[in-house]
Amino acid sequence: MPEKLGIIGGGVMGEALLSRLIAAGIYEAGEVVVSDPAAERRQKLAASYGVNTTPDNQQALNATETVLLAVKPQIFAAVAATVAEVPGEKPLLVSIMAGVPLASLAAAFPGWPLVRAMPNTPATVGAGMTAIALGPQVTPDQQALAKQLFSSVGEVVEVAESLMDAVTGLSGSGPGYVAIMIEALADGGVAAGLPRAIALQLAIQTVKGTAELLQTENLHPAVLKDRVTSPGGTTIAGIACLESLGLRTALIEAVRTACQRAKELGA
Ligand SMILES: NC(=O)C1=CN([C@@H]2O[C@H](COP(=O)(O)OP(=O)(O)OC[C@H]3O[C@@H](n4cnc5c(N)ncnc54)[C@H](OP(=O)(O)O)[C@@H]3O)[C@@H](O)[C@H]2O)C=CC1
Ligand SMILES: O=C(O)[C@@H]1CCC=N1
Repeated sequence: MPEKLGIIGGGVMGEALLSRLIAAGIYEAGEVVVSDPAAERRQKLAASYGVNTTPDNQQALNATETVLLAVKPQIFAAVAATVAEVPGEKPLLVSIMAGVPLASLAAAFPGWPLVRAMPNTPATVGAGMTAIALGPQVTPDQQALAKQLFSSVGEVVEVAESLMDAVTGLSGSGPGYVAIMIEALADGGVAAGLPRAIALQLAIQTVKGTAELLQTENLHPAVLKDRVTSPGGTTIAGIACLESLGLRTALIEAVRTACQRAKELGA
């Protein structure tokens, strides 16, 4: 009896989504099959979540409701080359691969209802940000299902497919940028004399608290910045330093460059 959810690629994101979908009760462990070539990885996923595992991607593609494609874009062509015809009604295929357009998915999975999604790693703790773009065959029920799947790992927004590479450059890759910012803030604290553990705690909670404040009070970032900067005080001195070193430009260029890289991966 085929499972309801098939996951192709049980890596970082496959596991993040799997763990939250089961914790949220959207799928029971016995309703899920994960395909991955690494036996050690399969054993780990089976032991941690009680899901079925297989080295055969076709078993995941035979899932009745949803197939999550969570392999690297660089191996998509190799995976697609092995796909056999699935008889009868096709499940919803949700790809989280960076860059790979719906048109390429449709060429590999003709006639399948397709969703292109871009989650991010905070999904692991239910604080993710996912954008989805729907293919033409997706029914309203499948659109609701796609939103439900990603709601279980955080916030969901629907966008035009033309924006998905920009999403990837911002929220998909963004946790990497923020992690570096936090590490650098902690380094600054250490340079100013703080013990490492305290510096890291201060940096993490400052970033988390600032994001929560902006979100909770629906504040524009510039308003919050103005609130923190006392005339002739410490914050404006620090900001002047950031501006002279080009932090804003660096972040803008990081998002644009990552967006461009997503386009290259999907070409
Ligand atoms: N990491 C992130 O922050 C995000 C990633 N993504 C996207 O998610 C996808 C997965 O990324 P991520 O989880 O980080 O990558 P991982 O490498 O952690 O996961 C991919 C998994 O697929 C397995 N795999 C390799 N070849 C095959 C195959 N032929 N059939 C089935 N499975 C295979 C890999 O096994 P092995 O390691 O043995 O090769 C690995 O376990 C990518 O397309 C990426 O663009 C999207 C949003 C955020
Ligand atoms: O770095 C990458 O290519 C993937 C996609 C978004 C986040 N990680």
